[in-house]
Amino acid sequence: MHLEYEPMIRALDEALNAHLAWGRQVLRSALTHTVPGADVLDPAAHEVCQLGLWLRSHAGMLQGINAHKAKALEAAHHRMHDAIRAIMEQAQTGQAVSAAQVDAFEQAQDELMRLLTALKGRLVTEAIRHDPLTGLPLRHGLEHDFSDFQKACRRNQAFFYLAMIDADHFKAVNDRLGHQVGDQALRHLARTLRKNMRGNEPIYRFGGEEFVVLLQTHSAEDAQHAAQRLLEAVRTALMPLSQQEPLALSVTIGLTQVQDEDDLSSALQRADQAMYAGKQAGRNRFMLLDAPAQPPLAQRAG
Ligand SMILES: Nc1nc2c(ncn2[C@@H]2O[C@H](COP(=O)(O)OP(=O)(O)OP(=O)(O)O)[C@@H](O)[C@H]2O)c(=O)[nH]1
Repeated sequence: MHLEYEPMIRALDEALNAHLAWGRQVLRSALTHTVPGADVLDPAAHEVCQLGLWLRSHAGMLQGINAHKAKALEAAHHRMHDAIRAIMEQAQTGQAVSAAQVDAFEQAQDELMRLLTALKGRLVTEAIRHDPLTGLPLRHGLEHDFSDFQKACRRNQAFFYLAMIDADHFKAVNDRLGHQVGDQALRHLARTLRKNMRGNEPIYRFGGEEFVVLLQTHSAEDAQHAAQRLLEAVRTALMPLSQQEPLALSVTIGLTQVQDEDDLSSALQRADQAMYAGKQAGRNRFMLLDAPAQPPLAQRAG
């Protein structure tokens, strides 16, 4: 899922500010005994206010982050609107607002702010961990996930492969078509790779035109088939260009089986070596490099 964190966080800030401004407007009409806007008294106010719209349009993402907290956030927001409406309706009749009514409002407001602050912190953390160009997690995520993936493969008695994927002749793409088209090509490449991997196989933007994927397979052949599939997917997914022939990209993949005694750095080093050998051998192919105890370099043409 490609999430545009920056605009999302900006929209959340705007919604929050609108919410606070709305609170001030309500307080003002209560103190000055003026009629608040129709939106305050609307029983569906929590659905039509800016924050309500933000929550609705990001419901899927919020569920994905933490379904329990997403529900609590929606409930606190709803409660806050109900509490405000109760206060305003009471004030309109000229009767004193009860302390319990004010408490209900304050509690809902506090809960809402607490949940929103935590959510914003979470989104900012996610934003830092993701590449704004492709939406993929950055290498920081790889450091974080590697040992979990290693443990999961051990538990499932599966093979763990790490693949380093590097775009071929990418400098020429930038030089010929400009950096902006180069950016589009990287996005296109990331999408193509993502689309051709299983949901539980993470992919990271490792560096400029380099990606890393983690594969959990049943056999060495499966890993090689996966690498072959990625090569073909990239080769055949032409990127349309306005007024020019579509752009054909290719990648070189360095593949290595991650052993129990490997850490991220040793696995990366081998995958990088295999990738470099693939570049030397003509690019647009994958190379497999086993750990030292095994045969040194088995070569497969792409
Ligand atoms: N447009 C764009 N280009 C990038 C980005 N990151 C890295 N690059 C470019 O990727 C190119 C990488 O060039 P090289 O390392 O020489 O490799 P290459 O031209 O792909 O050649 P080989 O890897 O040997 O096939 C450089 O021109 C970088 O400027 C990016 O975010 N956007």
